[in-house]
Amino acid sequence: MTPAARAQAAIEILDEVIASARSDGPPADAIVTAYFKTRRYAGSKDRRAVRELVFQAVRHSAEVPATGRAALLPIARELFDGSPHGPASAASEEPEAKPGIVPAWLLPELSPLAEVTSALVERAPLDLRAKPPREPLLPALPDAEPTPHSPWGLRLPPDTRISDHPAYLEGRVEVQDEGSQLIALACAPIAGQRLVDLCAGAGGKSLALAAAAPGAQIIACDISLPRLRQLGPRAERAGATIATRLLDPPREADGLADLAGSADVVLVDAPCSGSGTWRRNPEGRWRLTPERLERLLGTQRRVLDLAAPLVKPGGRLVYAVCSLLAREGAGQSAEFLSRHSSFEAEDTGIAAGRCDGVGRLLTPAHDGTDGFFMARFRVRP
Ligand SMILES: C[S@@+](CC[C@H](N)C(=O)[O-])C[C@H]1O[C@@H](n2cnc3c(N)ncnc32)[C@H](O)[C@@H]1O
Repeated sequence: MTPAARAQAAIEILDEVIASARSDGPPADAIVTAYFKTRRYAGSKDRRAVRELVFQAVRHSAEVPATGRAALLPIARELFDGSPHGPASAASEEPEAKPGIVPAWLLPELSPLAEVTSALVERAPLDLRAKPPREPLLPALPDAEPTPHSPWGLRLPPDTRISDHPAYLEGRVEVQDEGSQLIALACAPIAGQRLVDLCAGAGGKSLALAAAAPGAQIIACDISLPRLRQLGPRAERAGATIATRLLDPPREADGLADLAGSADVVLVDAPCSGSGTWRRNPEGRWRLTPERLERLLGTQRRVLDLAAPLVKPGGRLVYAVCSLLAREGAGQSAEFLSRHSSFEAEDTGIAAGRCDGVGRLLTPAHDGTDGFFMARFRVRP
């Protein structure tokens, strides 16, 4: 494919990505893959180049662009030269997507600590969580550096392929952002404890808890069977034992009744806007709406209220969201404390990040991690 033909392909894909963001359809990655399934003439270099153009255009624009053409123009105007198989020439006054980092409606929602810089949407490195100790792995991963905050972390350049590396296949490393590792560390797990990972998803944090405290009893819960199902093979690869529990909304409390007052730690890694992970998913900015944010705030409230009765006297509840929005982090935590007077906030035990209300906020610009809010609550003695 010529450079102009690649630009035309990127425009067609971006048109689909825009429509999909508006209708809550498949993500950009899936659209790129599907596009090339029916275009066998495109070689691997073409596919990589087109994908790069698509994601560069998505990163460029905070708001949903009007068209794929408008999205691509500001980053590849030179390819709009009218050559065969390429986009039609662009007039100098043709409207193009405006550069932006945060959608305008979300700016007032950001925590005061969330810096609006390009760090929010730049390509993120590949962070790994190593089975401790991490140092013996360094010779096998020559591009890796130890991460500064997590004792388990190794950092590789963006887009490093790890899934066929022996260290990955042998279960010695898992892909996990350093911020996520710090959330598991904030749980301070100890062998012999009962740990409930209430929103376990595919079990990224459950696996970190199991690695940190091999003798702990870990119960990974979620309402999504497809996500929870991924945990089995991952746990096997890591040599970890983790019980899973599928909850059935709106009767999650029934499925948790036998755990009441028994958990040393309950981790609530709640569904959220994902505004802390825009570096990995820049298209997330096009998909969040005020209505969706309100729904997420309601779900966070609900899972926190499900978690509170599970904690035993003297036990802890750790609340986390991969978000930079004040209402999802510090605001949600303050509301939790006002509803549950038996809990008090305590230090998270994590040095990274900065104090934000009763918790801590990690940001890409300040900490080099995805954006995370975390808070730790203890049942009053
Ligand atoms: C941020 S994700 C969890 C990510 C996961 N902890 C990890 O480290 O990979 C939030 C999860 O909460 C789950 N969830 C949503 N509502 C829930 C509920 N009422 N009870 C339990 N889990 C819920 C979602 O299915 C989703 O998997």
